[in-house]
Amino acid sequence: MFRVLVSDNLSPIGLKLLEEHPEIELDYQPEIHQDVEALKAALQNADGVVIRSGTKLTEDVLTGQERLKVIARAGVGVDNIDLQAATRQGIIVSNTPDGNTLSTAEQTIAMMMGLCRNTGPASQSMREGRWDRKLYTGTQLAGKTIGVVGLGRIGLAVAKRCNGLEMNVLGYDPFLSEERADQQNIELYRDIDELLVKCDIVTVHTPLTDETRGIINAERLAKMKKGVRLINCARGGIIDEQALIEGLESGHVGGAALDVYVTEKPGANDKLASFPNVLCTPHLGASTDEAQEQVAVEAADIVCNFLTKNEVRSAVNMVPISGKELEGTRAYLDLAYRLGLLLAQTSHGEGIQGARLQYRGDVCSKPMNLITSAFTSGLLSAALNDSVSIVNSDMTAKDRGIEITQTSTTETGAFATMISATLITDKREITAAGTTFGNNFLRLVKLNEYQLDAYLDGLLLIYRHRDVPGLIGAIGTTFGKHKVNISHMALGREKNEPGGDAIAVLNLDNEPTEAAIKEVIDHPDVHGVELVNLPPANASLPWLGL
Ligand SMILES: NC(=O)c1ccc[n+]([C@@H]2O[C@H](COP(=O)([O-])OP(=O)(O)OC[C@H]3O[C@@H](n4cnc5c(N)ncnc54)[C@H](O)[C@@H]3O)[C@@H](O)[C@H]2O)c1
Ligand SMILES: O=C(O)CC[C@@H](O)C(=O)O
Repeated sequence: MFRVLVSDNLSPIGLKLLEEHPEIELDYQPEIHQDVEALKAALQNADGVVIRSGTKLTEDVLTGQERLKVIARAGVGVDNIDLQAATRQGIIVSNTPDGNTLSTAEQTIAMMMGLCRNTGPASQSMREGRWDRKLYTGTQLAGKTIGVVGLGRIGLAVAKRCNGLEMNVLGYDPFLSEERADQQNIELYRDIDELLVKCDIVTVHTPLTDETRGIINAERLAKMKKGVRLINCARGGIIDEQALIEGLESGHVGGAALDVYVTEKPGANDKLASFPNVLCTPHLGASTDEAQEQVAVEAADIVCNFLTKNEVRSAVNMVPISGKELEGTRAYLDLAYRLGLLLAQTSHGEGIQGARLQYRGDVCSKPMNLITSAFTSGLLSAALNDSVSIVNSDMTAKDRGIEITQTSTTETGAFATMISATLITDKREITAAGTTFGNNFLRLVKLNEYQLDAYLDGLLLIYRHRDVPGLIGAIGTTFGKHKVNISHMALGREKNEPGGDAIAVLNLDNEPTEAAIKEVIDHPDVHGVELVNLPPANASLPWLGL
């Protein structure tokens, strides 16, 4: 059974999916995020966690979470998760990017309309028994110019609705093409300052990043039209809150509609909320039944499918891979992982500087970056065991100054498909290449200069020897004497002629004793003896962290 913690409120439909899954045990504690120590303790017993924006998965919370394998964010923003810390721990982080797009776009439009027609204060005035029509005269939207900063899912949905309201829609997003903007009837600007000076209303829809934090700051506010109205239904801090307060106080800013804040807790935003021309909601963009149901179902599915089927969906810290794609890539991931393990074990603690991978033939149609991560995971797991996985192997290698590069060619050589990996240590380079036969059979076809055809599973004894008569028999006799069964043997010669240097790879059914190995080492025609331990054939992938 896999245990899944849900540490925020989640729609019942998502909880039901988790509850009814035969392989999942649900731990629903929607308030636990308020107590960091309790959250850390609950995570110690969880294989997966589903969160919304209330749970803060900081480095402190994530460090040392050995059991946790997947975080599903029921929503878009992952700024409440320390992604580096999660990746370092080998934890997959996925979000549900589409589920709340329309609800948040609608909230933006509702906020804009409410702000321009003073809906909040007018309603309050009637609650207080007043009838003041003059005080609450508003502004018509048709014909006004709105600037949309960030034209992703929500920004584009807002722009579309603003076009429907007969507004002039300007947009700024360095990652959107002119063509796409034209199709959406958005006048695209490549310079945010040029856009801002033209707007009656500005709405932001970017993630909060180092670049977007304070993108609307005091300097930019000062250049905007007097009376400009600002909307933030994205993330607190994209509009500098202090600058906004000063703009409201001076009267330069005509009003603001805010759903998100730098600090989201009771009382933290009293100052902003106190302005009569500021409309505030407590992070309600995604709070509709429809959006919450959709993100809850998606998040529950993500966790269940990852834990029970190894399917990676909507991952923000790993190449996503569906169950179907995974099936087609499984053999390559496995092969690359085993090559990494083999090279690590044959490098005998020499300083590893990096590795070069070359993909040839059919493998080039697969997600090669992921296959490289699998190789790196094998390479490092020889030293780091369970702490490294396909999720964190690239970052772990980088942290250690190990450079892994990859090249590819669709041209086939002797094999329809081949992965060749060269390990660079501070003393030498070691190359191992492998191929797949069918979907399941993995073969080592090259070790340094030797061509061979060896099985890549279980216990391997590798040695070099002089290619002389009687040697194979002698080694066989030695192992027979020590009760070690040889299940398969592959030989490779440097030059395809007798008398030269050769290599042997023996698959052993049981671990040889030190005495047996010593006898092999002591044979006068044998040198370079290594014992390599690989997973059994057709093992499932959890050892890859998938
Ligand atoms: N209020 C809520 O409840 C709520 C709900 C959902 C999403 N959100 C937030 O809304 C925001 C947008 O979500 P989305 O789903 O549209 O995300 P998205 O990833 O689809 O879109 C973000 C867009 O911002 C653009 N961008 C990034 N950096 C930029 C920069 N420096 N300048 C201009 N544009 C930049 C990107 O190119 C992208 O097009 C996110 O911050 C998300 O967390 C809030
Ligand atoms: O959890 C929520 O309701 C907020 C979600 C929203 O901020 C998001 O980024 O998806």
